[in-house]
Amino acid sequence: MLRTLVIIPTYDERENVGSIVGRVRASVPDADVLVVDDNSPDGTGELADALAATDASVHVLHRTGKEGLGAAYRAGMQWALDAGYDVIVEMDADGSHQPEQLPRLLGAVRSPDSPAGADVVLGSRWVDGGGVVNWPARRRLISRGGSAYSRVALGLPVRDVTGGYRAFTADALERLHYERTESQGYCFQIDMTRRAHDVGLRIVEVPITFVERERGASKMGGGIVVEAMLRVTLWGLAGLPRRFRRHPSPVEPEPAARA
Ligand SMILES: Nc1nc2c(ncn2[C@@H]2O[C@H](COP(=O)(O)OP(=O)(O)O[C@H]3O[C@H](CO)[C@@H](O)[C@H](O)[C@@H]3O)[C@@H](O)[C@H]2O)c(=O)[nH]1
Repeated sequence: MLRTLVIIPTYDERENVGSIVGRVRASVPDADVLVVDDNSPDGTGELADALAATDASVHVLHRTGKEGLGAAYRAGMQWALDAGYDVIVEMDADGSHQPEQLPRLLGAVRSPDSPAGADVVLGSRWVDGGGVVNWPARRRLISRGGSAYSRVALGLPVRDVTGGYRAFTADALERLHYERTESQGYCFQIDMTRRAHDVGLRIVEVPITFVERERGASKMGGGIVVEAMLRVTLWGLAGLPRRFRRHPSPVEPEPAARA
């Protein structure tokens, strides 16, 4: 059986952490959970420790300070690979990613029983059957616009490039070099998607319903969106020569014919 770890980064999620960990454990009882807390001032880390003390499948990684979502995931992924997990899941703490949809996500992952499965499964809001609940127009615009821009600029055949509800095989994480990502929040997700595509991993989108948080506050600010725009533009420009090589013009003669 595959060993699965659900990584949940937290910063000031005191009101949410107990509920999300309980829902994950109920939805996928065989999976372990790793809470990666950045020394939240509201005591989320101590609450997570209390959960871990009563459930051996729950683990906590304490970091010294807030360094952003990307840094928290990089630390969590390293921990997961060191501990020998086969499948690693990314999930928000605030309930916007519904743990009850986890079995569907995990069902699409490559395994010995399902060798044709995916290396990377993206929970997708923007494919048929997916969606968002309680999102203001501004958030829809940022999300849809960010995905559309990234798709075109980076040549990605993916509808939801920026989502944060995902499953990777351990092999996929190693092959895409998650540790070389530098970016944070939203942009970290784009970076992971483009790396997975660039190294030829099999990516599948599974529809999810994203439910906006009811408790606590989002940490996404304008800076995260600007970072994403700038980095995607630079990656897009740097990747242009490779994209043209990958899709040679049909009128250009093959090297053999030219000789
Ligand atoms: N450890 C740690 N956790 C963090 C930090 N910043 C955010 N988190 C945690 O990361 C999760 C997502 O943070 P939010 O601030 O709620 O994210 P969001 O704006 O709703 O963004 C979500 O949707 C985006 C796409 O629309 C995604 O790109 C993003 O990854 C995330 O899933 C939450 O569990 C939050 O506590 C940090 O600096 N450190």
